[in-house]
Amino acid sequence: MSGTPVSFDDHPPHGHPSNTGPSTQKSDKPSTASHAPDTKPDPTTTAPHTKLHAPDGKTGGPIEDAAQGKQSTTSAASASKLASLKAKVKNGLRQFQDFPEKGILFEDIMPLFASHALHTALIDAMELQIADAFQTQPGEKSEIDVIVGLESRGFLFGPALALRLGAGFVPVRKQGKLPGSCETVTYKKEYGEDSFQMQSDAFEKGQKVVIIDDIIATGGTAAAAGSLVRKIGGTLLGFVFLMELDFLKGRDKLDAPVFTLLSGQEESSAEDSGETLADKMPMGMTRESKEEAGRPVINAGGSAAEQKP
Ligand SMILES: O=P(O)(O)OC[C@H]1O[C@H](OP(=O)(O)OP(=O)(O)O)[C@H](O)[C@@H]1O
Ligand SMILES: Nc1ncnc2[nH]cnc12
Repeated sequence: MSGTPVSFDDHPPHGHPSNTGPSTQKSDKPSTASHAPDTKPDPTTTAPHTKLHAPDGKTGGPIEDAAQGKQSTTSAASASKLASLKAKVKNGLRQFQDFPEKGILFEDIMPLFASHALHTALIDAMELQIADAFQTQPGEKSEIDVIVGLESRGFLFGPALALRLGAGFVPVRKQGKLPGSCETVTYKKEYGEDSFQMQSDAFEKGQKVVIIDDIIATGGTAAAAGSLVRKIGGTLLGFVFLMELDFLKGRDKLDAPVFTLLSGQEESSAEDSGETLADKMPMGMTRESKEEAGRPVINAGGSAAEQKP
């Protein structure tokens, strides 16, 4: 298997002309399979905010505060910090064409862990994202009991996040790796098929669970993890991803709120030319390489919220 790296300089998400800014995004309800947003939500600002209204009528968090024109200095500061962390994280990603198979633009997150600064930025960003999504307080124990991380890349940041949140960490593993009684689900993903398992006693019934992973593509992997959590009796609060490949619409397969830090690989205006997905270039060609090759391309777009002019 091979892949051609796309250099940072060529990284398509930055300033890609077909990206849309956050002001074009609107969503005020959870974006789940059963409650799809009226318009495409801004995944970088996370569409669903399920707990905006505190029962005592007090302000329910940064988004609600902002909506009421009462954004506190603290929430404004954390929103701005989150935006700058996302930009940093996005700059740490790189892409490989045709890996692990032809037609796939592979998003490589490993550089985020090779650098202490990027690793810290990633965990800080995920913590702030979760704080915004689930109304937790950074640095304080949250109501989240368990972070469930998906093999393999979900293991890279799940435990660190669980420590920050005062939660436990439970792995979902590929079949045959966990001892004892397990629940099993088979699923399809962007490339290939797999089976996932979770230990039947991984957590207690009713415990509040957030599933985390690096990427949601077709959503098959995350949906399988969701059904495992439910089989074991967990209360699934939602899913958190580092990156969403929007055009694959994976979130439509999920039946709990979905939050993502970055989005990528949006389709280009090739739709306008009447081409089908199969007619297009393999996912992952940048607009620059498309121009070089004179062929159509799928835009590897980045975070809309962080689009540069
Ligand atoms: O939304 P989907 O189409 O299901 O794809 C997303 C999944 O694919 C990747 O994992 P992979 O199975 O490649 O395993 P790895 O993390 O062990 O590399 C990624 O880490 C997600 O878990
Ligand atoms: N395009 C992609 N890049 C990295 N991981 C993935 N998992 C599924 N699709 C992926």
